[in-house]
Amino acid sequence: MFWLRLSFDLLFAGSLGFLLLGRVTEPRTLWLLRGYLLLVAVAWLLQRYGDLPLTSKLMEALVLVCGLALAILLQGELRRLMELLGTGRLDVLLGSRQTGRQDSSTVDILVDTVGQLSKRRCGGLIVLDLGSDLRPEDFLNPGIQIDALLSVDLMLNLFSSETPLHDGAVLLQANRIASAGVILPLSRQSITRHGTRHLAALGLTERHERCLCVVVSEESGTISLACQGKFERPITRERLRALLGEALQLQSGDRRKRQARTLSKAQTAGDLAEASAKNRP
Ligand SMILES: Nc1ncnc2c1ncn2[C@@H]1O[C@H](COP(=O)(O)OP(=O)(O)OP(=O)(O)O)[C@@H](O)[C@H]1O
Repeated sequence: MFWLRLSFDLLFAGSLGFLLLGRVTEPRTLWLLRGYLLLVAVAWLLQRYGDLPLTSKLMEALVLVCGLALAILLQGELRRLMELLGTGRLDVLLGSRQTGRQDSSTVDILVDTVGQLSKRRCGGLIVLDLGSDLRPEDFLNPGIQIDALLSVDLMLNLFSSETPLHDGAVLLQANRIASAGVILPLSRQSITRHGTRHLAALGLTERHERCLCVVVSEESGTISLACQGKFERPITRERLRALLGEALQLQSGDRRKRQARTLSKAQTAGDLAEASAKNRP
Protein backbone atom coordinates (compact mmCIF):
# COMPACT_ATOMS: atom_id res chain seq x y z
CA MET A 1 0.00 0.00 0.00
CA PHE A 2 2.82 2.37 0.94
CA TRP A 3 4.60 1.82 -2.39
CA LEU A 4 1.38 2.32 -4.33
CA ARG A 5 0.71 5.64 -2.57
CA LEU A 6 4.30 6.72 -3.11
CA SER A 7 4.13 5.87 -6.84
CA PHE A 8 0.90 7.87 -7.22
CA ASP A 9 2.41 10.75 -5.29
CA LEU A 10 5.51 10.77 -7.50
CA LEU A 11 3.40 10.42 -10.64
CA PHE A 12 1.14 13.36 -9.75
CA ALA A 13 4.02 15.54 -8.60
CA GLY A 14 5.98 14.69 -11.79
CA SER A 15 2.97 15.51 -14.01
CA LEU A 16 2.45 18.81 -12.22
CA GLY A 17 6.13 19.70 -12.61
CA PHE A 18 6.03 18.69 -16.29
CA LEU A 19 2.90 20.80 -16.88
CA LEU A 20 4.47 23.80 -15.17
CA LEU A 21 7.82 23.59 -16.92
CA GLY A 22 6.16 22.87 -20.26
CA ARG A 23 4.32 26.21 -20.12
CA VAL A 24 7.46 28.23 -19.45
CA THR A 25 9.20 29.58 -22.54
CA GLU A 26 11.75 32.02 -21.20
CA PRO A 27 15.05 30.17 -20.55
CA ARG A 28 15.97 32.06 -17.37
CA THR A 29 12.56 31.48 -15.84
CA LEU A 30 12.90 27.81 -16.73
CA TRP A 31 16.27 27.59 -14.94
CA LEU A 32 14.83 29.33 -11.88
CA LEU A 33 11.88 26.94 -11.71
CA ARG A 34 14.04 23.88 -12.28
CA GLY A 35 16.37 24.98 -9.49
CA TYR A 36 13.46 25.60 -7.17
CA LEU A 37 11.84 22.23 -7.91
CA LEU A 38 15.18 20.53 -7.28
CA LEU A 39 15.43 22.27 -3.91
CA VAL A 40 11.89 21.18 -3.03
CA ALA A 41 12.70 17.58 -4.00
CA VAL A 42 15.90 17.53 -1.92
CA ALA A 43 14.09 19.09 1.06
CA TRP A 44 11.35 16.48 0.79
CA LEU A 45 13.82 13.57 0.57
CA LEU A 46 15.78 14.89 3.56
CA GLN A 47 12.67 15.36 5.63
CA ARG A 48 11.25 11.97 4.78
CA TYR A 49 14.27 9.68 4.69
CA GLY A 50 17.23 11.52 6.21
CA ASP A 51 17.23 11.53 9.95
CA LEU A 52 18.82 14.99 10.03
CA PRO A 53 16.47 17.40 11.80
CA LEU A 54 18.72 20.47 11.66
CA THR A 55 19.58 20.07 7.96
CA SER A 56 15.91 19.45 7.18
CA LYS A 57 14.93 22.65 9.00
CA LEU A 58 17.58 24.63 7.11
CA MET A 59 16.38 23.21 3.78
CA GLU A 60 12.79 24.04 4.70
CA ALA A 61 13.80 27.64 5.42
CA LEU A 62 15.74 27.80 2.14
CA VAL A 63 12.72 26.51 0.18
CA LEU A 64 10.52 29.12 1.87
CA VAL A 65 12.90 32.00 1.13
CA CYS A 66 13.40 30.89 -2.50
CA GLY A 67 9.61 30.51 -2.87
CA LEU A 68 9.14 34.10 -1.73
CA ALA A 69 11.86 35.34 -4.07
CA LEU A 70 10.24 33.46 -6.96
CA ALA A 71 6.83 34.93 -6.13
CA ILE A 72 8.33 38.42 -6.35
CA LEU A 73 10.26 37.72 -9.55
CA LEU A 74 7.38 35.96 -11.30
CA GLN A 75 4.47 38.02 -10.02
CA GLY A 76 3.17 38.68 -13.55
CA GLU A 77 3.19 34.98 -14.46
CA LEU A 78 1.62 33.95 -11.15
CA ARG A 79 -1.08 36.55 -11.58
CA ARG A 80 -1.83 35.20 -15.05
CA LEU A 81 -1.93 31.63 -13.72
CA MET A 82 -4.45 32.62 -11.06
CA GLU A 83 -6.50 34.58 -13.60
CA LEU A 84 -6.66 31.50 -15.84
CA LEU A 85 -7.62 29.25 -12.93
CA GLY A 86 -10.18 31.79 -11.69
CA THR A 87 -11.82 32.14 -15.10
CA GLY A 88 -11.75 28.38 -15.71
CA ARG A 89 -9.55 28.58 -18.78
CA LEU A 90 -7.94 25.20 -18.25
CA ASP A 91 -7.62 24.66 -22.03
CA VAL A 92 -5.21 27.60 -22.11
CA LEU A 93 -3.23 26.23 -19.20
CA LEU A 94 -2.90 22.95 -21.05
CA GLY A 95 -1.84 24.91 -24.13
CA SER A 96 -4.55 23.60 -26.42
CA ARG A 97 -6.55 26.67 -27.43
CA GLN A 98 -5.46 28.46 -30.58
CA THR A 99 -7.44 31.12 -32.36
CA GLY A 100 -6.51 34.10 -34.44
CA ARG A 101 -4.00 32.51 -36.79
CA GLN A 102 -2.41 34.88 -39.26
CA ASP A 103 -0.73 34.34 -42.60
CA SER A 104 1.93 36.10 -44.64
CA SER A 105 -0.52 38.51 -46.33
CA THR A 106 -1.16 39.94 -42.86
CA VAL A 107 2.56 40.72 -42.55
CA ASP A 108 2.65 42.55 -45.89
CA ILE A 109 -0.38 44.67 -45.04
CA LEU A 110 0.87 45.33 -41.54
CA VAL A 111 4.34 46.40 -42.66
CA ASP A 112 2.86 48.64 -45.33
CA THR A 113 0.48 50.25 -42.85
CA VAL A 114 3.18 50.78 -40.27
CA GLY A 115 5.52 52.29 -42.87
CA GLN A 116 2.88 54.81 -43.91
CA LEU A 117 1.93 55.67 -40.33
CA SER A 118 5.60 56.21 -39.54
CA LYS A 119 6.09 58.50 -42.57
CA ARG A 120 3.02 60.56 -41.66
CA ARG A 121 4.01 60.70 -37.97
CA CYS A 122 0.66 59.21 -37.10
CA GLY A 123 0.64 57.24 -33.84
CA GLY A 124 -0.51 53.62 -34.00
CA LEU A 125 -0.79 50.55 -31.81
CA ILE A 126 -1.55 47.21 -33.44
CA VAL A 127 -2.07 43.94 -31.59
CA LEU A 128 -1.29 40.85 -33.63
CA ASP A 129 -2.91 37.81 -32.10
CA LEU A 130 -0.91 34.72 -33.06
CA GLY A 131 -3.36 32.29 -31.52
CA SER A 132 -3.80 33.32 -27.93
CA ASP A 133 -6.61 33.14 -25.44
CA LEU A 134 -7.59 36.83 -25.57
CA ARG A 135 -11.00 37.66 -24.18
CA PRO A 136 -12.80 41.03 -23.89
CA GLU A 137 -12.15 41.02 -20.14
CA ASP A 138 -8.40 40.98 -20.81
CA PHE A 139 -8.67 44.60 -21.97
CA LEU A 140 -9.45 47.69 -19.95
CA ASN A 141 -11.92 48.45 -22.73
CA PRO A 142 -12.52 45.96 -25.58
CA GLY A 143 -13.27 48.80 -27.99
CA ILE A 144 -15.61 48.48 -30.95
CA GLN A 145 -15.98 45.21 -32.79
CA ILE A 146 -15.24 45.57 -36.49
CA ASP A 147 -14.61 42.11 -37.96
CA ALA A 148 -13.48 43.41 -41.36
CA LEU A 149 -11.04 42.18 -43.95
CA LEU A 150 -7.59 43.56 -43.24
CA SER A 151 -6.46 46.29 -45.63
CA VAL A 152 -3.96 49.14 -45.55
CA ASP A 153 -6.60 51.76 -46.31
CA LEU A 154 -8.90 50.65 -43.54
CA MET A 155 -6.03 50.53 -41.06
CA LEU A 156 -4.88 54.04 -42.01
CA ASN A 157 -8.44 55.22 -41.68
CA LEU A 158 -8.77 53.75 -38.20
CA PHE A 159 -5.61 55.51 -37.01
CA SER A 160 -6.41 58.82 -38.66
CA SER A 161 -6.72 61.46 -35.94
CA GLU A 162 -10.07 62.70 -37.30
CA THR A 163 -11.79 59.38 -36.65
CA PRO A 164 -13.35 58.46 -33.29
CA LEU A 165 -11.57 55.08 -33.12
CA HIS A 166 -8.01 56.37 -33.50
CA ASP A 167 -7.44 56.29 -29.73
CA GLY A 168 -6.42 52.86 -28.52
CA ALA A 169 -5.26 49.75 -30.30
CA VAL A 170 -6.43 47.82 -33.35
CA LEU A 171 -6.70 44.08 -32.76
CA LEU A 172 -5.87 41.70 -35.63
CA GLN A 173 -7.10 38.13 -35.39
CA ALA A 174 -7.17 35.45 -38.08
CA ASN A 175 -6.23 37.86 -40.88
CA ARG A 176 -9.08 40.20 -39.96
CA ILE A 177 -9.46 43.45 -38.09
CA ALA A 178 -11.30 42.19 -35.05
CA SER A 179 -11.77 45.49 -33.19
CA ALA A 180 -10.48 49.03 -32.83
CA GLY A 181 -10.26 51.57 -30.03
CA VAL A 182 -9.12 48.78 -27.71
CA ILE A 183 -7.63 49.98 -24.42
CA LEU A 184 -4.91 47.61 -23.26
CA PRO A 185 -3.70 47.01 -19.72
CA LEU A 186 -0.59 49.05 -18.96
CA SER A 187 2.74 47.60 -17.95
CA ARG A 188 4.26 48.57 -14.64
CA GLN A 189 7.61 49.14 -16.31
CA SER A 190 9.06 52.61 -15.84
CA ILE A 191 6.67 55.30 -17.02
CA THR A 192 9.62 57.67 -17.37
CA ARG A 193 11.13 55.47 -20.10
CA HIS A 194 7.96 54.92 -22.11
CA GLY A 195 4.77 56.81 -22.84
CA THR A 196 1.38 55.19 -22.36
CA ARG A 197 1.06 53.85 -25.92
CA HIS A 198 4.31 51.94 -25.49
CA LEU A 199 3.44 50.87 -21.94
CA ALA A 200 0.16 49.47 -23.25
CA ALA A 201 2.06 47.34 -25.80
CA LEU A 202 4.36 46.03 -23.07
CA GLY A 203 1.40 45.45 -20.72
CA LEU A 204 -0.45 43.22 -23.17
CA THR A 205 2.56 41.22 -24.35
CA GLU A 206 3.68 40.63 -20.75
CA ARG A 207 0.38 38.88 -20.13
CA HIS A 208 -0.11 37.12 -23.47
CA GLU A 209 2.91 35.40 -24.90
CA ARG A 210 1.21 34.65 -28.22
CA CYS A 211 0.49 38.31 -28.95
CA LEU A 212 2.79 40.81 -30.56
CA CYS A 213 2.27 44.56 -30.51
CA VAL A 214 3.55 46.93 -33.16
CA VAL A 215 3.80 50.56 -32.09
CA VAL A 216 4.36 53.63 -34.21
CA SER A 217 5.32 56.68 -32.22
CA GLU A 218 3.41 59.83 -33.04
CA GLU A 219 6.26 61.92 -31.72
CA SER A 220 9.17 60.40 -33.63
CA GLY A 221 7.65 58.02 -36.19
CA THR A 222 9.73 55.24 -34.62
CA ILE A 223 8.56 51.67 -35.14
CA SER A 224 8.74 49.25 -32.20
CA LEU A 225 7.83 45.61 -31.78
CA ALA A 226 6.83 44.30 -28.36
CA CYS A 227 7.01 40.61 -27.53
CA GLN A 228 6.73 39.01 -24.10
CA GLY A 229 7.01 42.36 -22.32
CA LYS A 230 10.15 43.46 -24.17
CA PHE A 231 10.69 45.96 -26.95
CA GLU A 232 12.84 45.83 -29.96
CA ARG A 233 13.14 49.42 -31.03
CA PRO A 234 13.69 51.33 -33.14
CA ILE A 235 13.34 48.97 -36.09
CA THR A 236 13.10 49.39 -39.82
CA ARG A 237 10.23 48.12 -41.94
CA GLU A 238 12.48 45.34 -43.27
CA ARG A 239 13.40 44.25 -39.77
CA LEU A 240 9.73 44.29 -38.78
CA ARG A 241 8.87 42.15 -41.81
CA ALA A 242 11.58 39.64 -40.91
CA LEU A 243 10.52 39.42 -37.26
CA LEU A 244 6.83 39.08 -38.08
CA GLY A 245 7.57 36.50 -40.77
CA GLU A 246 9.55 34.49 -38.26
CA ALA A 247 6.79 34.81 -35.68
CA LEU A 248 4.23 33.48 -38.16
CA GLN A 249 6.45 30.52 -39.00
CA LEU A 250 6.53 29.77 -35.32
CA GLN A 251 2.78 29.31 -35.32
CA SER A 252 3.47 25.74 -36.34
CA GLY A 253 6.07 23.58 -34.66
CA ASP A 254 7.83 24.76 -31.57
CA ARG A 255 6.76 28.38 -31.78
CA ARG A 256 7.48 29.84 -28.44
CA LYS A 257 11.08 28.70 -27.97
CA ARG A 258 12.21 29.97 -31.36
CA GLN A 259 10.35 33.26 -30.91
CA ALA A 260 12.22 33.99 -27.69
CA ARG A 261 15.49 33.12 -29.48
CA THR A 262 14.73 35.40 -32.44
CA LEU A 263 13.89 38.36 -30.29
CA SER A 264 16.82 37.91 -27.97
CA LYS A 265 19.10 37.68 -31.03
CA ALA A 266 17.52 40.86 -32.32
CA GLN A 267 18.49 42.69 -29.17
CA THR A 268 22.17 42.54 -29.96
CA ALA A 269 23.77 45.93 -30.03
CA GLY A 270 24.72 45.58 -33.69
CA ASP A 271 21.15 45.02 -34.82
CA LEU A 272 19.81 47.89 -32.80
CA ALA A 273 22.47 50.29 -33.99
CA GLU A 274 21.84 49.31 -37.62
CA ALA A 275 18.07 49.63 -37.19
CA SER A 276 18.33 53.00 -35.53
CA ALA A 277 20.64 54.33 -38.25
CA LYS A 278 18.22 53.23 -40.99
CA ASN A 279 15.17 54.47 -39.16
CA ARG A 280 16.49 57.91 -38.42
CA PRO A 281 14.31 60.45 -40.26
N1 LIG B 1 -3.93 51.64 -22.45
C1 LIG B 1 -3.91 52.02 -23.74
N2 LIG B 1 -4.33 51.15 -24.68
C2 LIG B 1 -4.32 51.50 -25.97
N3 LIG B 1 -3.88 52.68 -26.42
C3 LIG B 1 -3.45 53.58 -25.53
C4 LIG B 1 -3.43 53.30 -24.15
N4 LIG B 1 -2.94 54.36 -23.49
C5 LIG B 1 -2.68 55.27 -24.42
N5 LIG B 1 -2.97 54.82 -25.65
C6 LIG B 1 -2.80 55.52 -26.93
O1 LIG B 1 -1.63 56.29 -26.84
C7 LIG B 1 -1.91 57.65 -27.05
C8 LIG B 1 -1.08 58.49 -26.12
O2 LIG B 1 0.22 58.20 -26.34
P1 LIG B 1 1.39 58.83 -25.44
O3 LIG B 1 1.91 60.03 -26.14
O4 LIG B 1 0.94 58.96 -24.03
O5 LIG B 1 2.36 57.59 -25.48
P2 LIG B 1 3.76 57.41 -26.16
O6 LIG B 1 4.14 55.99 -25.85
O7 LIG B 1 4.68 58.52 -25.76
O8 LIG B 1 3.43 57.48 -27.70
P3 LIG B 1 4.00 58.49 -28.82
O9 LIG B 1 5.45 58.16 -28.99
O10 LIG B 1 3.15 58.13 -30.00
O11 LIG B 1 3.76 59.90 -28.32
C9 LIG B 1 -3.38 57.80 -26.75
O12 LIG B 1 -3.90 58.87 -27.51
C10 LIG B 1 -3.95 56.49 -27.13
O13 LIG B 1 -4.30 56.46 -28.51
